[in-house]
Amino acid sequence: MKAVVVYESLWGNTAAVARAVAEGIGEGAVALPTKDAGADDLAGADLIVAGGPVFAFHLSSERTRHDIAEHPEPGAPAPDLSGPSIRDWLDALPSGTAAFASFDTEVRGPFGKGAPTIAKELEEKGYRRVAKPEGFIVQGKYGPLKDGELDRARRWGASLRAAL
Ligand SMILES: Cc1cc2nc3c(=O)[nH]c(=O)nc-3n(C[C@H](O)[C@H](O)[C@H](O)COP(=O)(O)O)c2cc1C
Repeated sequence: MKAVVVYESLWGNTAAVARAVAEGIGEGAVALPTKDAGADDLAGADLIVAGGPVFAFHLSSERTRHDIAEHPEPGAPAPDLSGPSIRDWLDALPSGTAAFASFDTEVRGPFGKGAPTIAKELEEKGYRRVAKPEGFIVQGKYGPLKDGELDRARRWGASLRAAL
């Protein structure tokens, strides 16, 4: 079984969740940032899991990424903007029929503002949903993840394998 967990992550929280989800899925699963998840990397995948952070109540956008880069809060950690947003990655993704699941990271409810958008995009491209969109919680604007979230991400990953 081949599974690819693709993520956008400016400060590492979504990356950590993605790695934990891949661990939970187990053998055959890798976590890749958007810039490393090209068509060749996805070829033959049975399961695609896609995740990104919520900014301003939505998936990140060119505008929020631009604002974060150009108008950082005093003391804000430097963001990693080296790869495309998950939104741009989804736009470039060819149609397919693999199973998928989606997640986001965010500080507060209503949860899952980003993950449902990812799910909608993937469904429109023909992919098959195997789980409800999931949200993982960070404490504070830049993290860290709330205690227990990485364990929950591993369990969620294991449940995705079981759902295939
Ligand atoms: C400019 C900005 C806007 C944010 N807006 C929201 C928001 O609307 N809702 C929310 O729950 N979290 C919000 N957050 C928290 C982010 O979701 C959190 O930083 C994200 O999970 C970090 O993921 P990353 O480390 O993978 O980039 C915001 C953070 C920043 C810096």
